Amino acid sequence: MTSPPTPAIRTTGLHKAFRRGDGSAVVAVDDLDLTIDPGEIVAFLGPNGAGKTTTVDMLLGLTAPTGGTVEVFGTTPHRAVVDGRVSALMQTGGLLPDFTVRETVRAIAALHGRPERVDVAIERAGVGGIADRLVKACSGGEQQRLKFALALVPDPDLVILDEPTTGMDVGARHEFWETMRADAADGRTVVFATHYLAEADAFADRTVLMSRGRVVADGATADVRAAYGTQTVTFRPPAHVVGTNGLDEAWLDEVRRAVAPLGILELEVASASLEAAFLALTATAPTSSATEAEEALR
Ligand SMILES: Nc1ncnc2c1ncn2[C@@H]1O[C@H](COP(=O)(O)OP(=O)(O)OP(=O)(O)O)[C@@H](O)[C@H]1O
Repeated sequence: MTSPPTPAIRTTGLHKAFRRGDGSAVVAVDDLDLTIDPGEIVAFLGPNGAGKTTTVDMLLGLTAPTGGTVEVFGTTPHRAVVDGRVSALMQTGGLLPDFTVRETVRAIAALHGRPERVDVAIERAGVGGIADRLVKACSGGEQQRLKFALALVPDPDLVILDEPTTGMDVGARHEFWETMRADAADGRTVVFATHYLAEADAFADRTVLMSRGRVVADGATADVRAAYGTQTVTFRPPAHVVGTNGLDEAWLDEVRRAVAPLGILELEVASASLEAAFLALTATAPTSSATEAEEALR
């Protein structure tokens, strides 16, 4: 019998409390139990302050938990980063403006001792066409793709992206995800934090919906959407019942009473939106008490 693969990520009872500037305490991540298997593409979705960035920081060893455990490929986050098994594209972290794109990738590859990865990282991240451009001349979307190239330099098994498309326009966002999709097709595990429901819907197999530090839904993205949203049926009525003041009321009454179709054209049954799930779940999530936060920080 073969043993199950080591999870890419495993957290148990993961907890993080902070003390704010005014001395009060806040629980940013509350009792997070999460297992992510190799090859999964997982979105951390949630409103501002949900705890997404804090979770990502703990997965990368940038922040120490105040409780619980976190393992990346069966070891500590720090070890996994040092071994080049995990890398990240973070919200913060500057690029050197006077380097070209290629020089930037070369410099990071040299730090990793992986000069042979320069060309493949440039190609994978789709920055080959701008390789000789100065970083300061790159658009926000291009700079994000460059950061993605840097994340690919160690050929990690897991890539963590914290709100990677913030500040990109729709076109750049689309292009970025196309690049990501092509890369993930080879089996890399991808975990990303986002505010954009559409990104989770389009790209993630699994969505972990967070609110106020807790997981409020975790499942196949389509299931999260279907379980918590409502279904909507839309139709286009026949032209003779549409007047300048809208639909003919008598006809609408007839529609309400009728079960059988009444000449309705282009009946469309739309899937429940992830947005409906998001709003339903984040509106009712429990709040962590200030006392709990104080206790964690003692
Ligand atoms: N260094 C810190 N000191 C104090 N409080 C913090 C710190 N970092 C995060 N917090 C608080 O922890 C909570 C979770 O923040 P976090 O940044 O993890 O959320 P997020 O889901 O990533 O939000 P956003 O989408 O706005 O980036 C928030 O209430 C935030 O104010």
